[in-house]
Amino acid sequence: MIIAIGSKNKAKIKAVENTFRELNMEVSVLSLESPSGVSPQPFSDEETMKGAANRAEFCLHQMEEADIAIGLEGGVTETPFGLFLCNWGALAESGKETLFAGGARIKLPGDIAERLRAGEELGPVMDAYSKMQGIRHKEGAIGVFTHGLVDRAAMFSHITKLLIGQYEKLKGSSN
Ligand SMILES: O=P(O)(O)OP(=O)(O)OP(=O)(O)OC[C@H]1O[C@@H](n2cnc3c(O)ncnc32)[C@H](O)[C@@H]1O
Ligand SMILES: [Mg+2]
Repeated sequence: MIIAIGSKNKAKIKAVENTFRELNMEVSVLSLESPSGVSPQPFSDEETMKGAANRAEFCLHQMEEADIAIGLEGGVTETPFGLFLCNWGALAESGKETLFAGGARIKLPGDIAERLRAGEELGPVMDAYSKMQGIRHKEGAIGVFTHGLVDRAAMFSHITKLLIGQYEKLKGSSN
């Protein structure tokens, strides 16, 4: 099976590769930078979901050899309890309805939330906060704020499992 992923982000690619390895599924993983079609910093679940679906669908259309395509998108969402990280995944297959899965969410500290509300992007804000470069390709904000217990790859890996599980379930019931 050939799986395409709509991003060149290392944490996302690693998450998908690790998941298939863990599930003992023999697949080839290809990656293609795919536009999310939403703002660089999505600010709601809806916008983040749309970004994930757009990436998956774009990637599927571009990569003819792919059986399925996965789009993973990071965003933030306002709640009555503050601004939370939110992450979504979408799985596209030709002729089928796109599948969705959401990831773990945690509250961002107030000073980080304020900078995002003022229009900054989480990636650079996190680099400045952690005094590291390219944190979005590594542990990500979720890794920083969970003391490394759940990093960005682990979080996207869980989303990937939720997607593949739904895909396998539907495949099984159509046989
Ligand atoms: O190359 P792509 O796939 O676009 O990967 P990305 O890291 O930019 O990830 P997203 O577009 O999905 O994320 C949207 C924005 O949120 C930022 N972001 C999301 N989650 C993050 C995290 O865990 N740590 C740091 N930045 C994050 C990211 O830098 C973007 O500005
Ligand atoms: Mg991006």
